[in-house]
Amino acid sequence: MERQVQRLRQAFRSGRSRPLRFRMQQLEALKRMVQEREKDILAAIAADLSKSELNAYSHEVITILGEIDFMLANLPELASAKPAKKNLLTMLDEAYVQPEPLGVVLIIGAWNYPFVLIMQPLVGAIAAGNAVIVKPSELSENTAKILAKLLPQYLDQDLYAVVNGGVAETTELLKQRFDHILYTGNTAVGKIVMEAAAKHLTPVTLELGGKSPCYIDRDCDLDIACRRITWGKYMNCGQTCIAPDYVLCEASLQDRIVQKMKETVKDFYGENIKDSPDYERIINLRHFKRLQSLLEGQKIAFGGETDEVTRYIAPTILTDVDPNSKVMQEEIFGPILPIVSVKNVDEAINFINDREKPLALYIFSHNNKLIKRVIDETSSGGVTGNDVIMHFTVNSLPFGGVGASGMGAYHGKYSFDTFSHQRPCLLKGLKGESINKLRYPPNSQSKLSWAKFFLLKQFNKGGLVMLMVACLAVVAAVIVKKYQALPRGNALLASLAVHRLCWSSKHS
Ligand SMILES: NC(=O)C1=CN([C@@H]2O[C@H](COP(=O)(O)OP(=O)(O)OC[C@H]3O[C@@H](n4cnc5c(N)ncnc54)[C@H](O)[C@@H]3O)[C@@H](O)[C@H]2O)C=CC1
Ligand SMILES: CCCCCCCCCC(=O)O
Repeated sequence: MERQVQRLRQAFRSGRSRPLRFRMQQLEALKRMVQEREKDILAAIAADLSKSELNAYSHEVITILGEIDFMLANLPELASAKPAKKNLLTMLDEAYVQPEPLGVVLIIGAWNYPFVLIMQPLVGAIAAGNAVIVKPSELSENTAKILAKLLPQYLDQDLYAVVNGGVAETTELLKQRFDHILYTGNTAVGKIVMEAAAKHLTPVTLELGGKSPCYIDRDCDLDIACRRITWGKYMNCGQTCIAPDYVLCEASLQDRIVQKMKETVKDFYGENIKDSPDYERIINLRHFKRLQSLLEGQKIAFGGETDEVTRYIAPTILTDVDPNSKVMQEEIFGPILPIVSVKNVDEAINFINDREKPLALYIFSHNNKLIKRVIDETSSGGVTGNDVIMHFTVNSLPFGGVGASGMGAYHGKYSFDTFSHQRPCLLKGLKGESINKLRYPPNSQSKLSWAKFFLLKQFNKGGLVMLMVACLAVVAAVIVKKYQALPRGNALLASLAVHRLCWSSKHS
């Protein structure tokens, strides 16, 4: 492992990954890989998650093609130096922010969207000019294998590598020094990753989970709300980090919500859900049993059927759920939707704020003011009003958690920024030493006043006119100096004194 990281570091140090043209070529190659090997990729995702290839395409492949296209179109602008505002002391200098790659980056993915969760950060890390090691989840082993096979065929092998394996391999990997780690997965492992990173002072982006609430207001089109929630909750069999975890609503809405979601489930998956190509299965027996245990003691208003052999759990709704019960204590990550009653929106807001900050928050209402109020009075990684999941698909929005649901963000420009250092650059000439005397020892009260003037004064339009007058005064002073042979530096200070006097008289 150590040698592999060293090999990548050496390749990074050679500077090969930095030129824009190289990064674009690698991104083009990644796009070719997705297009040319689409069948293999879809088959792997489908096998891992008992998913149809159509769904594998719309859940995972579209996102990646969109992300690559975004980067190809925007990379020149993203990677360019941005001029920075200057102060009086640096007026004649060059100041800009130059994004630079961090070095060797580690990306650790989770199993639930095994292709997207590796590829989307990879696009950002390549675009930013880094060397990258990706570590797909061992639980989605087919996708892990296909990534290990295909990525080296399309990408520069000295700069980009795939490491496969489970806890032992990841633990070993985490002992190495990286320049950034992006981890997607559960909170407990997030802490392990952060602890390992801290040993090297490596910054981390943690894409974690949590219980994402969904508030349904009384003033709402319940047909539409229930259709959208049903889609987002049962997609990928509920194994989506931003799936609505539970519903908060007034007690009087509960039965209507159950009825409407029941009808929608039938529309989406037919009479026999088990036969629907659009309904997935639970990833493994451990998660299947964990989910089964969440049903114990609950009032099942709809669904509840399970089949251990195929790891099938029906779309399920629980009503009158006690907020202290097990299903409300941990992220569900499966097709079980508890409904918890609240008296009104105030109680919903308190309910959300009494718990860890979620990854997503959903609010359904005709009343935009109410939606804005819930946003203003709560915190979450992201928000979608009157829909679920969809903020994930907008790559101009940063995607990430806050508090217990994670730190940092990616997607689109935010991926580029996550994997870049924003390097401040100030380029001065070697002239103008007379003004620099103000900051050289010995210090004095007068020098301090000058320093305050140069560094703290903000200029409005009028001030700028004054400044131009001051510049003219500088020119005049230089001419005077030439003819009167003043001691070096005094001409400039004299002219600035004129400027300062003008300024003071205008503002006193
Ligand atoms: N915020 C986001 O974008 C997303 C968050 N998630 C969250 O991820 C969770 C589900 O994923 P997991 O079951 O954790 O996926 P997982 O079991 O695939 O683990 C994630 C990664 O951590 C590694 N790992 C596991 N145990 C480890 C250990 N002890 N030391 C070092 N590495 C270890 C695995 O090898 C894997 O690559 C949910 O909480 C979900 O909400 C999932 C997808 C997206
Ligand atoms: C148009 C539907 C796209 C859905 C993609 C959802 C990915 C969610 C993130 C996750 O859990 O890893």
